[in-house]
Formats: sequence, structure tokens, C-alpha cells
Amino acid sequence: MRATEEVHVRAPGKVNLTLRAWRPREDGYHPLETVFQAVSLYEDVVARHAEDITLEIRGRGADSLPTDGRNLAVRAAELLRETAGGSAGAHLTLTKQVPVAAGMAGGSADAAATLIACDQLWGTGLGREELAELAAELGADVPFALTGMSAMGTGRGDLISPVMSRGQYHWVLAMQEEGLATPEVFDKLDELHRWEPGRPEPEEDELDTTRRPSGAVVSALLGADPLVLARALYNDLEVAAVSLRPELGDVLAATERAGALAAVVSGSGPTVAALTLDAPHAASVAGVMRSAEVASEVHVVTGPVPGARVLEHVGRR
Ligand SMILES: C[C@](O)(CO)[C@H](O)COP(=O)(O)OP(=O)(O)OC[C@H]1O[C@@H](n2ccc(N)nc2=O)[C@H](O)[C@@H]1O
Ligand SMILES: Nc1ncnc2c1ncn2[C@@H]1O[C@H](COP(=O)(O)OP(=O)(O)OP(=O)(O)O)[C@@H](O)[C@H]1O
Repeated sequence: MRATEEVHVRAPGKVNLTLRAWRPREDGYHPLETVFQAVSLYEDVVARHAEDITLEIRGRGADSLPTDGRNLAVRAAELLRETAGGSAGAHLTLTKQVPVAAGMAGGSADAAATLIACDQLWGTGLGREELAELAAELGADVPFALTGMSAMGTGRGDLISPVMSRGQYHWVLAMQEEGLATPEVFDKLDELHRWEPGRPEPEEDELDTTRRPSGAVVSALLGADPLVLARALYNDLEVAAVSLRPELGDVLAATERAGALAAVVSGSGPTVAALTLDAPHAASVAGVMRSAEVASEVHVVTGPVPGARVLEHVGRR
């Protein structure tokens, strides 16, 4: 019998290619229709056996995050242990590339990676579906971090259906030093009343993707043509994010001057994702964006990439 000593799991950050939001439900969540794409900026979690659940964080934003039960990675491990009914512990080493509160679901990726890592370490034997249910309890973006690639999210954004996608897309990400809190961005959207009077909660048949901006993205992804995808990018939260952080208007304008095909605020922001034609074009846009000095960091990434997956499994006999 070979027992698992250590499990290394990697989960991606995301950009939202489209996002439509409607008036909040009674639980405060806004019904969403969004198309996610997982991109090549990763969170790594290594889980090892330990008495308790403990966390150590390295990398981008490590100093700004709690390592106790407020951290989504710790909450994921605790929820899994509770569900599986065991008493095992784990020491988690989290290495972050995704900036905190960037609209790229870094915390959600940490939770998804931890679910997979502890599931393997403890041999809980929960299926992918049960893990997806736990993921949805942890946060609206966590189920997508398990699935990765390109997918449509409805409900709170947590009901995931994979979307067929061809080709690789080259993105330039313009990041900001200071993050934006997701609830504040949704509150600002409420204040701006974007859906009134013409935007009630969607009816079932309204979610017909062929009649929504998401439908345009879904066909663009099949066509593997970034020029077509560029025309379909859209985010209802952009107006709220720009209202809270007017400098984002300058970032969006800079992506246009830099020659990007199109750009959009990712999720609740403040990261701006600019779409380019190919790797050389991305390098050129990134260079111009860096010299424009409107972002704290500029990164070139590609998507789609897979969701949370085991990279290494170290066992002993
Ligand atoms: C903006 C997105 O990133 C788009 O992908 C997500 O909707 C946010 O997902 P998330 O950060 O995992 O969200 P959660 O941790 O579940 O929720 C944080 C807070 O965001 C707001 N929230 C989130 C999702 C949603 N559909 N409606 C909301 O109003 C709520 O105030 C909620 O209390
Ligand atoms: N492991 C974690 N990594 C990042 N943030 C965490 C983590 N655990 C808890 N948090 C809290 O969650 C907040 C949002 O984190 P995150 O980095 O996922 O934001 P985000 O990328 O804007 O999320 P989303 O795109 O899902 O709205 C942070 O401000 C932080 O206080």
C-alpha cells in the first residue's frame, strides 16, 4: 500500500470575457451570466500531513493575507474535513501569482487547489461533483477554478457549463497595486441602478445565450479568431469599477493606444485584460503599457488553461 505524503496542486486565475448582472436576489447575490476563461497565472498549493490545518503563504500579496480560518484555503480544508468526517490535518504551502482582490479569483483558485490537494492527501474519495458542491459553498468563483478552460457561469456565477473553445488567446493584464473589494463593486452597481427600469431579473428563456453578449463570445471561441472575440468582450461591472477607481479609464484608454484589439475590466476589477492577436503582438502591447505607467504590473498570459489539477503526488511505501 502506498500512502500519500505530499500533494502539489495548481489552479489558474481567470478573466471574465463577458459578464451581465441583474438586480440582487433576496440573499444579496446578483444573478449573473458570465463567460470565464482560465489564464496562465497560477496558484500552487502543496499539502502535507500535519496535526492541524495550518497555512504558510509565499509570493504575490502574501503579507497582506490572514493565515487563519479567514483564509479561503484554510476554509476549504476545514469544509472538506467536516464533510468527509475525518480528523486529519494538513500543512498547506500556498504560492501566489494572482494578485489579491484583483478580479481574477485568486482566493477562489486557492480554495479549489486546496480542495483537490486535501482530497488526495486524506484519500477522502469524494467525487468531482461533491467537490464542486463544496466549492460553491466557499464562493461563487470557486467552482470555475475547479473546471478551468472556458465556461459559462450562471446563478451566482457558480453554475458552470463548459464552453467549447479553439485556439489560444494572448492577453496583456494591467494590474493595480491596490485591489477592489468585490462586494463594494456590486454595491456600486446597485447604486448606479444599471438594470432599472429595463433590466429585471432574467427569466429562464432570457438566458438563451444566442441573444446575449455571451452568445457572441461562445461563437467567437469556436472560431479561434481573436478579432471576433475582441468585439464580444463586455462587463456590466466595468462601469461600477471605473466609478470607484476612475484611473481605470486611463488604463482602458492606454490599452487602445498600445494597439490592443480590445480591453475589458476583469470581473470586479481592478485588473484590465487586453486581448491581442498573438504572442509577438502581446509582447509589443505589454511594452507600450509598461511605458505608459498606468499599471503597477503588466503581464502577458494565455488562455484557456486547465482548472485545478495535481502536478505531483509524493508517496511512501
Ligand atoms: C465578480 C466575479 O468575480 C465574477 O466572476 C464573481 O461574481 C465574484 O465571485 P466571488 O469573489 O467568489 O464571490 P463570493 O465570495 O461568493 O461573494 C462575495 C460578495 O460579492 C457579491 N456577489 C458575488 C457574486 C454574485 N453573483 N453576486 C454578488 O453580489 C456579494 O456581495 C458577495 O457577498
Ligand atoms: N487565499 C486567499 N487569497 C486571496 N484573498 C483571500 C484569500 N483568502 C481570503 N481572502 C480574502 O478575499 C478577498 C478577495 O480575494 P481574491 O483575491 O480572490 O479577490 P478577487 O480576485 O477580486 O476575487 P473574485 O474575482 O473572485 O471576486 C481578499 O481581499 C482577502 O481578504
